[in-house]
Amino acid sequence: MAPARKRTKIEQARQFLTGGAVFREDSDDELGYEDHPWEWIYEDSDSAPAAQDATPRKRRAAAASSGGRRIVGARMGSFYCRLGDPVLLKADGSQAWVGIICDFFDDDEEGEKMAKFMWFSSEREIRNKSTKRIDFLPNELYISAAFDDNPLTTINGTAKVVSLEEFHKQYPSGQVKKSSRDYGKIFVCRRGCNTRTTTYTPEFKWEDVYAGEQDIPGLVELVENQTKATRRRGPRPREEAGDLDDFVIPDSDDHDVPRTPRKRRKLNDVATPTSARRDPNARKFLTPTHKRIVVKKPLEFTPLGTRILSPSALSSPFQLARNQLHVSSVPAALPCREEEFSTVYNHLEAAITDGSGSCIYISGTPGTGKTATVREVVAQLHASVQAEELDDFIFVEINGMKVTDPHQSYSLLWQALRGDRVSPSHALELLEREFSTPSPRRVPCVVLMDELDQLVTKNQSVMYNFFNWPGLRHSRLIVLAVANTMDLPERTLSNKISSRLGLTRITFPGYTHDQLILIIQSRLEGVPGNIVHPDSIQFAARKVAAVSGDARRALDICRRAVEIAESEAIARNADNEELAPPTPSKTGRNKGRGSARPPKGAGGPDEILQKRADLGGAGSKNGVVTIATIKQAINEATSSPLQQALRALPLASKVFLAALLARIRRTGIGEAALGDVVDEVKRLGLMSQIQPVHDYLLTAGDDDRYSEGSRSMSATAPLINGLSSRRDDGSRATRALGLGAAAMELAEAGIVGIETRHGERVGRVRLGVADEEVRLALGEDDSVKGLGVRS
Ligand SMILES: Nc1ncnc2c1ncn2[C@@H]1O[C@H](COP(=O)(O)OP(=O)(O)OP(=O)(O)O)[C@@H](O)[C@H]1O
Repeated sequence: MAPARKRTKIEQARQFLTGGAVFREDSDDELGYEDHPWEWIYEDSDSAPAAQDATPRKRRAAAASSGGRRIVGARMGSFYCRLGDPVLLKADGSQAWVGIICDFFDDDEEGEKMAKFMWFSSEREIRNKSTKRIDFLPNELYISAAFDDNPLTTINGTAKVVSLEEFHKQYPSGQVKKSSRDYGKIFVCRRGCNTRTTTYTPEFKWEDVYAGEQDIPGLVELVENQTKATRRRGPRPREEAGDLDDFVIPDSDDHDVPRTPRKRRKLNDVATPTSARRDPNARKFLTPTHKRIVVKKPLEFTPLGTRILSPSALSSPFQLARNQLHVSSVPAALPCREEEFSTVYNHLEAAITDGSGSCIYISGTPGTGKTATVREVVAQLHASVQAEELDDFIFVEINGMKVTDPHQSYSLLWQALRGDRVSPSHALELLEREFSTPSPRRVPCVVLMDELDQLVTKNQSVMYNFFNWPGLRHSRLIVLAVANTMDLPERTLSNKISSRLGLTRITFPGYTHDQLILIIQSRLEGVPGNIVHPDSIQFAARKVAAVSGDARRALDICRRAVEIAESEAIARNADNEELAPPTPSKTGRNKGRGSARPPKGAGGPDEILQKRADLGGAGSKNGVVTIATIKQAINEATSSPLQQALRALPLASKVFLAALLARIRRTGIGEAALGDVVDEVKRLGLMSQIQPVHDYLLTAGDDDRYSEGSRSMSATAPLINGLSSRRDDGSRATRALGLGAAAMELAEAGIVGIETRHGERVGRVRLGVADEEVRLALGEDDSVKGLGVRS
């Protein structure tokens, strides 16, 4: 046994609470400084202090002869602890958690000696500010009925738990001196707490409720009975889920019927704030998170002369239709995704309730509602938390398209868990420790990893970690990984690893034309005036379903068609205004305007009225958006000369554009270094699409074709410098140069601009056309797998 070292002043302990754990700046480790093995103390063995004097050989012999005797304690060197003892457990850094030892056992698989701990929680662990108690004391702990199994090696010393009265008796000033043995180790407990529902028991006297091991069951019962329990909803039968044709968010009196991808949207509330005033509950369930649905009005610039300022125009049927069809608006319902919704919902609800880790891999082609479904599930689960039907959980969304470096995902996750911003490498370290060390943190974390394809790094570490962590004992991490390809885990992590990870997989199929009709119709629900003819919806749905089954595309086409119809209606309206009798003007400045002749075919007053009714929508019988309008919208989108040119590009140029677009989206910066575009091509797995170019290096330098006039001083040299510096092997280098050649051709056509600044070695490239155009042209192009080009 190592002799206890005398403490220096600095080493003496300082205690306060942080992040749920007890902070102990205390190097005077009760367990000593030598790594003695842990040994069991059996029921009928000598008392611990006597056993302490036994030689290790004697102890081992006693253990060996113990047979099936009950383990009542454990010792390590001169330190020992027994069943029912409150102990400190190691947490991050110099922190410690406090728990009562409830059981000892051997983990034969891991070859570790283990104990089961009943956790105390500190005030810091209550995340929800509104449910924090305001009367908490600095060294107060709440006993919880939450347990964890942890190795004995996590034990860090003994803890003393007393009632407030006892604490005051021992420490009338309320202060524990640093020189005291109790410093940093004595805690007050006067309440139990269910940390997941954040409810507390009434106050009790610790010594009345707990005196030792025999009181553990009673203590558990006390906490469970006197706090609000975690509610476990039975899993919904699949058949029932399939039957849910009208998913409706629970009203206040039907909390038990949750699980709905459909919200009752008060359409009028969105359009006219006054209706909300009339019905105070009208907004209550607009979204499960009780937030208002804010349908943002897209930024529009119209010439001053035609700017419509009347409030009624802001809620015109066209405007409403455009808003609701917009892909960025939160849909009121998600028809045709009931089954997927229910699978994800049940899985998540079970994992949150059990406090277990879990990983769901969701794949499907673009626009099949993956993100929308997951978000809706999370919103509904949040609603259940609000309604106190489900335990709290943390939610964080990490989008592969939005992080400049995949490793930033670590920082984002750590920030969600603890609120601290740290560097990716530090975050990784902290996360590893967090997920593999015990903590009474009972709040599970749900992570949506969207656009996972974009998070693939060279050694796949980011993806591997996010798939692996949910399986770690202490993580309580629930990962929802969303990607376009089904086999991403196998392709990037090998079959062996991905099958070990035991991912739950859900595939979202492309929508059929019937489904697209339902989706568009549901988006148009509540829009007055039948401004979109049913035939035109059918036509758009058929056109899209024939190619991709992409709801985003179908919605975009319909929205554009509404825009076309709207501008036609506005033009008609302007004509009608011309026809209207002149408003008498006091100044007489309008004199003579009324003499304008009706344009040819404008018709009489009745017709004018009818046109106005069409525009207002309310009395319109005929759809304004017709099949012809849809055709026009599709044509516009696909047959402009630019679209045709983009679609006819050679493969290498398409690959270059797809990579450039992905890079721009990821960085949020409108230009990229050429070398980075090459890296992006590799990341997207498109390098094999490029033909190697062997003689480019030799010829490019002398070739006039490659200087880009006013936009580039000398594009060729930096291009070669930028690309050849990334040469990994011969074939890659020549492929990269093939990309360089493609870039130059794109620059010649004005599709990209390549620029070098004075003294800079690496060329920079930016799009010379709208990124929407590139997305439209290449979004469904198989040769670039639609990668990185979706809108
Ligand atoms: N069933 C549905 N009902 C209503 N709207 C839907 C439905 N499915 C998809 N949408 C809408 O289509 C658009 C695209 O959906 P979403 O972003 O969820 O697709 P995704 O599968 O995640 O696509 P990507 O892989 O490109 O990210 C969104 O505006 C979404 O609201």
